[in-house]
Amino acid sequence: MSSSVGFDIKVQRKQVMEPIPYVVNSPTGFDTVFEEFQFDPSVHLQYEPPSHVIDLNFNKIPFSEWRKEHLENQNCAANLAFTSPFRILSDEGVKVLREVFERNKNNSKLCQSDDRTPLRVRGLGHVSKFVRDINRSNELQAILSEMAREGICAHGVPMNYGQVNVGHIGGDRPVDAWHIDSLDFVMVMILSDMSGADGGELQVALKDAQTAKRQLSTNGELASGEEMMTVAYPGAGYAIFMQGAKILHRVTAVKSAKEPRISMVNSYMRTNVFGADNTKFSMFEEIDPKHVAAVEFARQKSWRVKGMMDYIINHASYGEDRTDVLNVLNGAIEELTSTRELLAGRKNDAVGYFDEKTKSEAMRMTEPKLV
Ligand SMILES: O=C(O)CCC(=O)C(=O)O
Ligand SMILES: [Fe+2]
Repeated sequence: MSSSVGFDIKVQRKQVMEPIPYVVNSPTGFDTVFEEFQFDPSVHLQYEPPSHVIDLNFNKIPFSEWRKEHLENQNCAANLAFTSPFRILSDEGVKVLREVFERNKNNSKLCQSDDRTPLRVRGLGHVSKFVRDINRSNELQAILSEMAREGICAHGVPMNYGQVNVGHIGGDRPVDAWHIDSLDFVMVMILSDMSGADGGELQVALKDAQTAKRQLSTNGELASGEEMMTVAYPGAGYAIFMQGAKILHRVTAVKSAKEPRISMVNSYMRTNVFGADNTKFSMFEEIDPKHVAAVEFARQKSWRVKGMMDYIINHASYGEDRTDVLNVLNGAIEELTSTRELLAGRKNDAVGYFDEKTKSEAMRMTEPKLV
């Protein structure tokens, strides 16, 4: 059973929301820095559609067919697992995002290192307006919604905007261990030159996450081909888009490369508040400043519940049958109650990751060490 908060999925309710606004003030210590450049989709994006997608049944489908099916039937299953790599950033877009990373990589407030990931940079969306704008870009959201076959928008937790993962050369630890994400959708963009590199590859399990985890626990690895596939990025500026909460994935160690592997991960959620929200709190609370994580998670959930209340205000019809209204109220209460229990520290929703040293699932990331 999925642990996502949601309602009886038999009823296809829809309340599509405008993306949640960015916070009025960035959190203390994450002040926005001056940048002489500004995000411009016509300059910094260069979209070339993916050749195919893999759906949640692990069928490979040409993107043109995937798109056509949705155009012809808006209610077709929105069951994206992941896309093949597609070009998304222009050379200029890559250059500016690299520049943003270079300027902020020594900000110790942003750098995190733990047993799962040797080095990641979080909070760039607060300090960089450029990163914020590309995450919140309408053009990009429209492109990704077409891939998802449902409306998606920038995630409600701005700490997730533009997370950078750094894979140093020569390490024997994965850049990121086998895991599922703690939120629904991610677009992973490559910002470094990986041509001729050995390692630093994104690997994706071709089984549902539970089965893949069991296989990992039993065998310590997944067999290439049948159980797992490697996604090869043609170069910097390419990305893949995936439903990371549903698909087990990892990034292998960079054995050799021209430069360290640098990827940027943008996170997204559904615009329909009756769609599933797999955002978890406990991991973000563990890795991000506690006061920031709590407020951002509460905002995300409040935005969803606000949409549910809007649904009642706008769509409830007079009549004997109160079931629809009661179901919506119950769903909203469930989501708020769960949020309260998580924030009060009475509940933990960490999904963990697979520790390759111990060959078992690890629930805690260990306290982040500043690097
Ligand atoms: O850096 C990548 O290629 C993907 C990393 C990832 O899976 C994550 O940050 O959740
Ligand atoms: Fe991930």
